[in-house]
Amino acid sequence: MTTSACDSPGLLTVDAVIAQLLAQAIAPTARIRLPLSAASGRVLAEDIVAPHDVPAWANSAMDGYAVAAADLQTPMTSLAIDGRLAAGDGSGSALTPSHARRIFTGAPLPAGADTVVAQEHCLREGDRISIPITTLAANVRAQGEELARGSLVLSAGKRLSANEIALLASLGQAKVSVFQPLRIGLLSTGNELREAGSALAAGQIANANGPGLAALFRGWGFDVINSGIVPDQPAALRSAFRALSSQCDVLISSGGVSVGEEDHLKAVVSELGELALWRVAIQPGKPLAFGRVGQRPWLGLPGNPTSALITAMIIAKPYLRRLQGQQHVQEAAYTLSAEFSWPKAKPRRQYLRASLTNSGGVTLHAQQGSAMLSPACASDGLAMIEAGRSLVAGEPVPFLPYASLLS
Ligand SMILES: Nc1nc2c(c(=O)[nH]1)N[C@H]1C(S)=C(S)[C@@H](COP(=O)(O)OP(=O)(O)OC[C@H]3O[C@@H](n4cnc5c(N)ncnc54)[C@H](O)[C@@H]3O)O[C@H]1N2
Ligand code: MOO
Repeated sequence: MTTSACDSPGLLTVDAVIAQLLAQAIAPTARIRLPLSAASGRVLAEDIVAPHDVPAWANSAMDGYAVAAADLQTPMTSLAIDGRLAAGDGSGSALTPSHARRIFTGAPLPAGADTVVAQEHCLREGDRISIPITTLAANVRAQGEELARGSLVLSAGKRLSANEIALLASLGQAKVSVFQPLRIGLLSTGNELREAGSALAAGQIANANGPGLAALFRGWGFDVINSGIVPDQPAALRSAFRALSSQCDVLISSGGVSVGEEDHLKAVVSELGELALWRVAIQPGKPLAFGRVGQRPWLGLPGNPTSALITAMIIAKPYLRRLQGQQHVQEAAYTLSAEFSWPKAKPRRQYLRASLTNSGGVTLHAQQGSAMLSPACASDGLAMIEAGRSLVAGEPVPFLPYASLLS
């Protein structure tokens, strides 16, 4: 990548804005205890310590024969079988010296055995079994090999997915303490907006940001109180903001934050609380604003639908995660090879709709307009190009997949 002069006077960088938001995010305190069946997507509010070794006792990883490896000094040693152990059985008596015990996957290893030989490598003849030379401890899951009793398994602040739910269940934990879900109060501002399904008069359009942002926030595990559409009128905005701020933890609006006379939000927020920052060196999404209404934090996303969604994914998400008590807040980008060039450096950091190629690279969607929603649906994620940078094909480019941005 080559760097050229980057001037974006008055604009804060994306990283500075995220850092500023994270610095003043207040971690949650309200917790609830939920059964595992209701805990997916919630954020853990307690550290989880292994209540016992995992596995709790040595057991077989294969269907076969439990033996003492020292008995297998010559190829195809013949041993008498002294019994049978299936999963769910207790470990039973100790293995008779110089014998083998029939054993199944998950069954406890009997005392005296240290190795399991898979049945397909053995030759059964009545009550005897011929067993090849084998490696000591093969096919045995040793007690505590995964986790030692008392070790830290999951830390508070981890968002629970199927992986963590399965692990908690395996440790015998039926309920878990999680943070109360963050309540986001959502407003779509604009005189031109009507809800999808309504008849549209000349100049009116359907509200895309309300349903889109609500789906995004719910997908991240938050509760959404959707107040719908508010016209671009100071009195209507004031009363909608006041009403919603008493019901939610954070207010998020779309539209009305740019520079036109119809963009009243910044003035209304300044009057009801404080406008703390405005305008970010990001494309799309420059007019993003942040402040508070009373004591409630407020994020003002731009009205252009793709600007609203992308600023929510890039700037709002780490902040909301932190408000929810999540430990890991920043999205990791993959560095891939650009299969496009970006000859002209831009003054704002670019988040471009892009797709993965079969050769492991990234191409750009032909349409990048911030009012366009279809390019996002026909791409795999966002390629990021720094402000002031140009790029030639073959150079590395950071790529953020929708698979992680949306979850
Ligand atoms: N003179 C300037 N004009 C604009 C600038 C600028 O710097 N100087 N910035 C542009 C950029 S960048 C963006 S992004 C937009 C954002 O403006 P606002 O946040 O004030 O948004 P609106 O003006 O209310 O709407 C912009 C656009 O998006 C449509 N919209 C709004 N809400 C919705 C919704 N809920 N669903 C679907 N579409 C929505 C709206 O109809 C407008 O077309 O400002 C540029 N202008
Ligand atoms: O930032 Mo605007 O989002 O460039 O359209």
